[in-house]
Amino acid sequence: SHAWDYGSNDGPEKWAESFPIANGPRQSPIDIVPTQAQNDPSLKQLKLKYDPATAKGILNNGHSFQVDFTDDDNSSTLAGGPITGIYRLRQFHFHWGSSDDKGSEHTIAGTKFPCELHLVHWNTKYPNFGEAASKPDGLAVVGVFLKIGSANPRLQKVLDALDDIRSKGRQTTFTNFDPKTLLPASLDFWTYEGSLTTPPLLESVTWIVLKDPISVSPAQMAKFRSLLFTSEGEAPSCMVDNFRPPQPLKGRKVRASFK
Ligand SMILES: CN[C@H]1CN(c2cccc(OC)c2)S(=O)(=O)c2sc(S(N)(=O)=O)cc21
Ligand SMILES: [Zn+2]
Repeated sequence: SHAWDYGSNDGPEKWAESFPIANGPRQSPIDIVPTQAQNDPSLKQLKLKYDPATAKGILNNGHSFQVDFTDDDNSSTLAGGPITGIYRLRQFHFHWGSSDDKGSEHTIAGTKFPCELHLVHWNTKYPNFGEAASKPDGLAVVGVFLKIGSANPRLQKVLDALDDIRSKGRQTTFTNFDPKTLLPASLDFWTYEGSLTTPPLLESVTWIVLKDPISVSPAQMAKFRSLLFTSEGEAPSCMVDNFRPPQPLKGRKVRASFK
């Protein structure tokens, strides 16, 4: 199978060998340059409706950790913004650095954040996630930057669960959680057509990157960095720097929902 990681051997610079789409026309992440984004008054307000009861479990997948949601009905959905129709929440996960000066995937005029949250949704015009994941309008991912500041109490329940999923393949139940509590007050966003930022790098993502960050404390960042890329019994490797660097824009337009 196509083993990939963030290291020097099978890292992002090597992904194109197994996933040639890595050099495709709509790859993610990108550097967002606010002065070059075009305000688009036709963009609707983002509509996020999440039911805490749909939270199912939390898993260390060896690249990040993700909180999975039941997506067999429209209990937790995303609509509005740049998308048409209804997209269902599938999972959320994070990308972070080994130090506070890097970690995010998207950057803002070259500025890196220590961490970035991704909420992954799939288009209900397709029968299931797997089908949607390969279609140009199949996925919509909401990206939220995390900025060093005071401890964020909304993150604590997620961070407290990490002790049970330290190594790759570990998972535990994770219920009654509303991901809306992880969003900033303003839902102002930038949007562009892109891809998954990890293999299989499918060019099926409408990206919706929120302008305002949420806070995270240095101690909370240390919790993220306590995870392992490796399975139990393997030589331990700290799960850090699990971010892909920005990719060429290749003529794409980034639109802003705000002035
Ligand atoms: C390992 N990470 C990915 C796993 N997934 C995936 C998607 C499609 C197909 C597939 O295998 C066939 C797996 S995923 O949809 O959960 C996402 S979203 C995402 S990001 N960083 O762009 O938001 C990366 C991944
Ligand atoms: Zn991601």
